[in-house]
Amino acid sequence: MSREAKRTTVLEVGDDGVALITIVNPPVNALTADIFHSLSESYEQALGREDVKAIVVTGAKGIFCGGFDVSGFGGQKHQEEQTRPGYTSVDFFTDGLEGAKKPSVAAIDGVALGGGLELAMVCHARISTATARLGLPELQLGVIPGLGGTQRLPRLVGLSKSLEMMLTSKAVEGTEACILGLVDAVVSPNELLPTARKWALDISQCRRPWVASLYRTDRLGSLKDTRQILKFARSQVKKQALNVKHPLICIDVVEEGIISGPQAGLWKETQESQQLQKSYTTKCLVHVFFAQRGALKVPGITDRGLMPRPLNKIAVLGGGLMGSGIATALILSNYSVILKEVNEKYLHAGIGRVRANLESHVKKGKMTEEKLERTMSLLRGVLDYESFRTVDLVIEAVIEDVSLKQQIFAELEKYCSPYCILASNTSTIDLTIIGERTNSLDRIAGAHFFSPAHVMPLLEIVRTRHTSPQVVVDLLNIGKKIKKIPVVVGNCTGFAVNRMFFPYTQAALLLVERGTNPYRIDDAITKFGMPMGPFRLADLVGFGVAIATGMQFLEKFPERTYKSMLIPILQEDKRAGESTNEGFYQYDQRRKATADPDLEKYIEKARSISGVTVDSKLVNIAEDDIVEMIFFPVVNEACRMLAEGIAVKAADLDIAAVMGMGFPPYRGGIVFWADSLGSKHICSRLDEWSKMYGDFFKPCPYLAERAAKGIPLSLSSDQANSRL
Ligand SMILES: C[C@H](O)CC(=O)SCCNC(=O)CCNC(=O)[C@H](O)C(C)(C)COP(=O)(O)OP(=O)(O)OC[C@H]1O[C@@H](n2cnc3c(N)ncnc32)[C@H](O)[C@@H]1OP(=O)(O)O
Repeated sequence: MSREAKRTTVLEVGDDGVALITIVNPPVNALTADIFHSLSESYEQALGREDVKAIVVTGAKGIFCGGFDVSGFGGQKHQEEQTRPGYTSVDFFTDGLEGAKKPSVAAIDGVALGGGLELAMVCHARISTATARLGLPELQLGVIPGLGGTQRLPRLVGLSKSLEMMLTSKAVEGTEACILGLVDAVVSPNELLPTARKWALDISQCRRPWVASLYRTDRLGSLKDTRQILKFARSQVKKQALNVKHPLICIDVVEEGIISGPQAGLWKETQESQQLQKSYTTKCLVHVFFAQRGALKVPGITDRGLMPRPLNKIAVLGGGLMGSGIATALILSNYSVILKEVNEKYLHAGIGRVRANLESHVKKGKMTEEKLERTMSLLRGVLDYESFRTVDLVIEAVIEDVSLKQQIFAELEKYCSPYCILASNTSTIDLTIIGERTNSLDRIAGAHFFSPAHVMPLLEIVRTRHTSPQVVVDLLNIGKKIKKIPVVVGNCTGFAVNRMFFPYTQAALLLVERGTNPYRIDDAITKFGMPMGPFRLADLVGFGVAIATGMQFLEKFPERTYKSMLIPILQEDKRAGESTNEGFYQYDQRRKATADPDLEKYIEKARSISGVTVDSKLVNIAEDDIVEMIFFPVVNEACRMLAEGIAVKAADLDIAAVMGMGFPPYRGGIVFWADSLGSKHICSRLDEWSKMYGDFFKPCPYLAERAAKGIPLSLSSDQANSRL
């Protein structure tokens, strides 16, 4: 049966006089026009039947509701027929359901998100399981809650908490929701429906209060407190949410409801949310939402019907910064982990790092001391390979030394079972070279984490042409289980993320040598939406890493590497970035970065080594042009990766850019953004710069061909060919 055919609600009336309405729209029971239509019919029937005293609303298969079907947002695909503005929120939800003559209770398991929670808040009580997740994550999709969420949530949990939940898009679990007052009782999944039914009958017979959330005022503070909370929220949003307007609109709508009353708030919410659903920001964020899920679907791999094998025991080789972070991520998801080091001292330090990572969770209140100890008990330190005989997956995370890695993989082959996956966390080295001294190339893959590995969301899964599809399926599964966003990429120097980062840094160095102020570059790039500019980032990562990876790229892609000596010169003078308190910036004891007037002399030295002169156009370059000169070479590199098949879909590079580079999600990712500007524009600018500043900017054939034919960069080759 197709997904469309299953979109409905089911009404069952029990002998107890309770009508159970179940939303059925797998996989997450999202709300569509069909579902609203069917929900409305089910309600009408239940309200009209004399044998029905009360109503319970729930979702099929243990999931209450994942909210609005967002596939129509931002014009992603044909939007379903629109009803009159305010019909669903005011006429149906508020007047029809909340104002009905029979009470409703929501029985929540799985998730109640977005419109799902809004439906639950219209009910007169909510019962949930302890692990159900409830939230209004609309802002992460560029919209605001549009079915009364901005009005009811503050009235149920208070203004501060409601703003926190909406502005961070974070859900709360049933237990916390109960403490907050968002749900009325937490029960086991087996008790969920019986309790909800009883509760609904109790309300109908006045044994429990009949509460319409929209009109509650007891959780709203004084007007003075309200103004202060709203002022603080606005100031935070202005600092954090650059280039987007929906978080401030959300606060305005909440304020309208508190100042002018909930009906006025509902109307403002309706108007604003309908506008935002059509916005370009929403289109970008919805693209990222689906691209993230699409990254789990790899043609030729995940469509073969392979099932992931259970990987119970995992070994991590190397307890340094990366290895300890990876081990932390694994034990946090309940995997048994063996951490191997070469001697007691390093092992002790590695285990200490894992403990410190968990301790920071305790400090932030995300974990109890007791949970910390339980989690640590999943980690065992070893100094040899004896215990590797029973592991299902090894992740090597030692220093970037090819011959050391080759030796390790040869040893692993001797000790591990023939089914054990042998993965490397290398960030740049070719995996076939790492596995050269083994006969196990089919089970060798990259599992490239980003530092700090237990925090950063992206996991690059690197497959070589030898890696078996089963290994990729297993790694995708483990990535999902440890709550990472996995992207499968091909084997090449730097894989996807570092390959994009490289031209990014190089373009910045080229501009500086020709006269652009580095701090203006960082400023322009930060205003564009990156978490920091290329120079601040180089300081953070440290120049040792920048030089080592630079060498790899120079070796592999000499024709398009801009050879600046600026970073090595700084390093020579013991300015290696934040760790030495000096790099492109100066750092105080609190790690605050300030511009350094001394930097100019190093730039001049680098300029004279490169033999370039200051170009007045680049001294006075506009901010928009800085952004283009930094990011168009990145787009060019992304095009090369698509041409080479390193990424099978443009959307995978969008995810790699957003999750690995910090590219602003509200611009949709690197290729999505590039297509919004047009391949012709990008190609002609690169062409112009390559004539002035060299081959570093030269458009690659993939880009040049698509620009010449006016084809979007994101179109797959098959689609592009059929358009030719
Ligand atoms: C007016 C209202 O205020 C506006 C709204 O309600 S906006 C929507 C608010 N809701 C959300 O943001 C929730 C979005 N969904 C999620 O966070 C997660 O999907 C979830 C927590 C519900 C489930 O997570 P998980 O179990 O990992 O499954 P996940 O792979 O994400 O989703 C399963 C499938 O459902 C789809 N899906 C999930 N939520 C969807 C939604 N709201 N609309 C459309 N499709 C959705 C996914 O794309 C995926 O499709 P696929 O199988 O074809 O790839």
